[in-house]
Amino acid sequence: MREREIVTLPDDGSVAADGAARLLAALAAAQSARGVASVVLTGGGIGIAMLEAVAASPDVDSVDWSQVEVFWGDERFVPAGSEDRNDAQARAALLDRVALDPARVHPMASSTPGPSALESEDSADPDQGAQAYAQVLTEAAARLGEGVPGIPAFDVLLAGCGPEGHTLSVFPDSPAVHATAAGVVAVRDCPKPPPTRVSLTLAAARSAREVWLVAAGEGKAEALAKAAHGATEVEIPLAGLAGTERTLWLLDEAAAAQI
Ligand SMILES: O=C(O)[C@H](O)[C@@H](O)[C@H](O)[C@H](O)COP(=O)(O)O
Repeated sequence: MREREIVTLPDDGSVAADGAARLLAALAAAQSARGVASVVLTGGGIGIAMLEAVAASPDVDSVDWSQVEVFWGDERFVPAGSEDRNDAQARAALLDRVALDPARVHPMASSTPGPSALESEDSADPDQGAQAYAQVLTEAAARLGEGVPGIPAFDVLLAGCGPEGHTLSVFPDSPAVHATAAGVVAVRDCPKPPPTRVSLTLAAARSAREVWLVAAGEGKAEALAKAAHGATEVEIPLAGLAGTERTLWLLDEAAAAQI
C-alpha cells in the first residue's frame, strides 16, 4: 500500500477551500485522461463545506459537469428529501448548481417505501437498499472500469471521520468493518444518528484511484493519531482508507495535532 500523504492546513475553512481546488483539478485531469470523471461523496460538515467551496470556486466551470458521475460512499437511510440525507445536502451545496446529467447521479436508497426509483430502489429495508446500490455499482464498473471486482475505479472517493475513528458509516468493531468483501452494506444502530444507514465497505472504498480523508477539529486528533501509528481498521476504520494510486489526508492543524 502506497504511503499516505498528509496535508495540514490552518483551519476548517482552508481545508474545505484546498479540498475544493484539488477536487476540481482531479476531475478535470480525469476527464482529460478518460472522458468521464467519477467522484464518491460523503456526508458531514467538512464534506459538505468542501462541496460549497467547489460551487463558489472561480474554477467551477473547469470541469464538464455533464461528464461527471456522482456516487455516495454512505447515506442515511431516512425518507427521500429529508434534510438529514447526504444527497440532499450535496444537492443544496453543489449538485443543483452545476449542469450534471441526472442519469449520471447515483443516490443510495431512501427509506421511502413505494415504487422503486430507477436508481435508488427506495424501500423500507436498508438491506434491499444496499443490494440495489451494489447493482448500480456493478453496472457502473462495466462503464467506467473496475478497481476491485464489481466496483468502479472511482477517480476520487471523499471520506470524513468521527472522533472514535469511523469513516463513511463504518464504525469500530461493527458488522460493517468486519464485512471484508468489497460491497455495500446496511448499517443499523449506528452510534452517530440517524441510526440506520447504507455504506460502502472499506474494501469497496479501496477500489478508488484516490481516497481523500478530509477532517478538521481537535475531536478527530486522537483517532487520526492512532491510525497514523498503526491501529487496525477494526479499531479505527479510517485506518483502512486507501486508494489504488493515492491516499490523501487533508487535515486542519487541530486534527493533525497528535500525529
Ligand atoms: O453520514 C455521515 O455522517 C458521514 O458519512 C460521516 O462519516 C461523516 O463524514 C463524519 O462523521 C464526519 O462528520 P463531520 O465532518 O460533521 O464531523
